[in-house]
Amino acid sequence: MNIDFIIIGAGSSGCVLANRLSENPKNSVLLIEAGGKPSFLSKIPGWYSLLNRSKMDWAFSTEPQKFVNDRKIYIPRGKSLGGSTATNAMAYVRGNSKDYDDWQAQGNRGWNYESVLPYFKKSENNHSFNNEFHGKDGELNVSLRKEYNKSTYQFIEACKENGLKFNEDYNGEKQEGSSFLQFTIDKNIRQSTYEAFLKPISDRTNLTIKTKTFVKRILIENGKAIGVEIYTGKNTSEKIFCNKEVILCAGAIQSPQLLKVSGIGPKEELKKFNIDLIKDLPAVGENLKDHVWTGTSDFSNVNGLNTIIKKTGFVNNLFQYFRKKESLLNHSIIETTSFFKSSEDKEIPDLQFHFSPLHMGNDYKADLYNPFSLPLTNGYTILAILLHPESSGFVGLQSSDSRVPPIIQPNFLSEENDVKRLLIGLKKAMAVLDSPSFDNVRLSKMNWPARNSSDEVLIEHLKKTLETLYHPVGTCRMGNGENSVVNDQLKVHGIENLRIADASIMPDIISGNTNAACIMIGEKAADFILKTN
Ligand SMILES: Cc1cc2nc3c(=O)[nH]c(=O)nc-3n(C[C@H](O)[C@H](O)[C@H](O)COP(=O)(O)OP(=O)(O)OC[C@H]3O[C@@H](n4cnc5c(N)ncnc54)[C@H](O)[C@@H]3O)c2cc1C
Repeated sequence: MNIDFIIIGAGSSGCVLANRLSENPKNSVLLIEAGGKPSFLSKIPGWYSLLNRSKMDWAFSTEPQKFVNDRKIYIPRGKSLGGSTATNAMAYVRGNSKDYDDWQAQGNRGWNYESVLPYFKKSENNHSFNNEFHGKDGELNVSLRKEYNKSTYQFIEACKENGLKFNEDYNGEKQEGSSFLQFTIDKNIRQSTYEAFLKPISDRTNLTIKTKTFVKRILIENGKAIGVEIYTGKNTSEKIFCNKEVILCAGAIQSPQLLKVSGIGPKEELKKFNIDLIKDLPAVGENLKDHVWTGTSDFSNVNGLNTIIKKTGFVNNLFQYFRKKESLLNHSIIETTSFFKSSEDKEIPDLQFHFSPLHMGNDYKADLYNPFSLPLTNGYTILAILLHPESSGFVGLQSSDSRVPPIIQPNFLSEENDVKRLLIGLKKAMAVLDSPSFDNVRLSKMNWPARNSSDEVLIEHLKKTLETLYHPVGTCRMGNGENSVVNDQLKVHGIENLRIADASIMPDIISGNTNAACIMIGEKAADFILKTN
């Protein structure tokens, strides 16, 4: 095979890159993905919860979290063409314009909001908004729902009662306020990056897609990436070479792992695993940031997602889905979002809500990742999400074999300020649930936790319920200093022909869900590569 570019990982960024680089028939592109084709069921938006711990999920876990009652927190990551976009909750959120202005202010030229906006627009086909902030000609379909659960409208009203004004478009001029979510869903079908960017072009003769292929390491000779080694069996492997560049898109957990097993990373750690050092880059795997959430719920007198879990409800909704009729399976499990500040002195929102017509009961026994363990009574939940955690952690090696999951240590809530701000978010969520607007859909208060609880009790609730919002970023940080891994053209410091394009390059976590930003990163990376090759 004569290959110009090798892309490792077919997730948010990898699929975009495969599409853009193979647009020119003169470029020969190889896309390598450890997972297979996404299951047909992943196309059904409401199948979301059943994809966790399936064969489309790496199903990682953190180390025991010292500040979260020593719990190991589950870290789902997509494993198929489409990567995490084939298993995610489909919310289309770009973050705050200041996030990107801050990236540029840290020395990353060409990454301020004005510079990244055209790349967000390039990939987008927004069915609901047509203005200077949105694209119409891109491959990625984005839309609002036509109708919502009754309790969702009450949530929007209750937020208004608590100072969170309605904002039609949080991806537009301003982010703050409460909004109906925009989704990567089109005609009731999930728009993974496989569906949007890869499937339509998979017959290009200059694009080879290798699925179920695990990259063992990146091959580097005389400071230049020359190809990759892939596993062909338990103890066998094969080398594949390329003429131009290797682009690492394995996500914030596995990109740093692959760099390290390839000899690029902190000298001492590599020595411990007898990995030959190619480049001492202490920042590889550091700066792990993630959004975390806690929740609070009430019982409801309107049908919601808990009802669908009943066998008859599920079968009925599945039947309706295939008849292209209204079905709870047509939609994501979350419906709305709010962005707000924990205190007035904050420049931009540092807290977010998601609202869902689903509840987990009040005994801490339900397993969120097993829908069949959820109660069969109706209710709704507000998730309070911390957008800018001060806590930060790392991804480390357990082995020099890239098939062994890495150590994931996010140090959740290790910074006191994170607990304080999440507590503010939880209290605000409780105030919203208590608002008169909910009176006509609230069956009874769930007291999960009791509304008049002390801070001590609320913090204990927060620790018992804490989960990630599945947005790990930052482990191959973009920048210029010792604390960075790639430069602002996404080239790995000190290594030629090797770039990284995925969530790992974010210098800091953005103020919102991360898929749209990863797609934008894929678009920008493709532009850099096409301009220089
Ligand atoms: C359950 C869940 C819900 C989420 N909900 C939302 C949401 O609603 N909205 C939103 O904006 N974001 C959401 N996210 C986050 C968002 O999907 C991710 O931030 C984004 O998809 C990450 O893109 P990426 O390109 O960095 O990595 P990924 O999309 O994870 O892609 C990495 C790919 O690399 C492959 N790979 C890894 N190692 C190797 C190897 N050694 N060899 C070959 N291939 C390899 C993986 O299999 C994977 O396909 C969610 C994520 C999850 C997991």
